[in-house]
Amino acid sequence: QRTLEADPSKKRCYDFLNMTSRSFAAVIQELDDDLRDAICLFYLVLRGLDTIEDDMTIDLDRKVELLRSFDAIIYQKGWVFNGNGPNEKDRELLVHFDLVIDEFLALKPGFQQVIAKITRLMGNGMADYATGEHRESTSVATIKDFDLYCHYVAGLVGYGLSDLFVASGLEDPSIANDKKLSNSMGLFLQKTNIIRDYREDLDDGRQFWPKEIWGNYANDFGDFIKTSHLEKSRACLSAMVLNVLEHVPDVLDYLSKVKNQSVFNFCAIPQVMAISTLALVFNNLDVYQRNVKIRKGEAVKLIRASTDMENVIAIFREYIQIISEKNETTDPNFLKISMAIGKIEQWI
Ligand SMILES: COc1cccc([C@H]2O[C@H](CC(=O)N[C@@H](CC(=O)O)C(=O)O)C(=O)N(CC(C)(C)C)c3ccc(Cl)cc32)c1OC
Repeated sequence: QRTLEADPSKKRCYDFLNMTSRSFAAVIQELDDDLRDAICLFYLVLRGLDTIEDDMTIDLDRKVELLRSFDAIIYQKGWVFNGNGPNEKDRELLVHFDLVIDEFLALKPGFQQVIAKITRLMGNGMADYATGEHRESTSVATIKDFDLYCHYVAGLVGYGLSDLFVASGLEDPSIANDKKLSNSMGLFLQKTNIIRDYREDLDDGRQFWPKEIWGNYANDFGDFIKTSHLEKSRACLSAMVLNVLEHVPDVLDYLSKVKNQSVFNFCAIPQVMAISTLALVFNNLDVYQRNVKIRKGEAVKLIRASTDMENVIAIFREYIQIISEKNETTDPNFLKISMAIGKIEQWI
């Protein structure tokens, strides 16, 4: 295990990790030895791929070529990319991507193969979406499209992490057996963020809410910001939260299988943040006006408490109770939400 001082390019990789996501980067750096570097590099490769997908200044053909070949690019020593990505930090990562590649190539082959496989699947999935393949419009139409898009950008990360946990020997192979559980770990996080980011995405001209859901409450996706639409906006938000709640039993099943303490913390913290965010956005029309986020104090409390399954179940029970109390009988989805809560309560 080369120390960071002895290996400047590895140290640079951790600098990039801390630059791109402070709070989560700290959790990655708590992981046990072998796994820490592999997940740091996996995170940076995914960040590189995401930066290319988000860069609206790359013409579509070039973008598709980059996305579909990224699994080969990560083996090309010296490769860098001078894009005009959405923000400075992500652009910086691609300008120095040769350092990420050098460290990727220093990983055990078993880790490299997992990262390359997920990169290939995700890059092709993103390219399919960018070119509008297998769907008529550029936005997300059906609930099936919504689940497929979230599978490509988030579910596959769950697949890859489960395989890395097994390759490190820190977790039992069974954690990677049930791909539906690994997929739900990603979909729960991604779908919660998509609800939270409604206004930010709308202002950026992006929409990820499936029309099969929001189309029942408005003719145009932007209608929900109008005060003339309050009841429809509230009902649509409930329908979206209902869709996300369906993943909670799988998330709890997955977490209950994790044995290594550092892996458990790494997996549990984002999920408890997400259930807290879901309770905050439910029946909260501020979502249509601004990005609502849980308070720093609450996040710190959640991070400290997410160290074992008993505590995580208690946290989920607390937020499911809040959602239940906020559930209104006048809401067209009142009964379906009550049933989804009932199913979760059987678990916790
Ligand atoms: C078994 O699966 C997981 C286990 C643990 C963590 C994550 C998941 O958690 C972060 C947590 C994170 O990155 N949180 C941000 C806050 C935020 O995005 O709101 C942060 O703390 O900065 C996250 O959000 N995503 C991004 C995707 C959801 C697209 C996968 C993510 C990106 C790369 C990696 Cl290697 C991991 C994750 C898992 O992925 C499913």
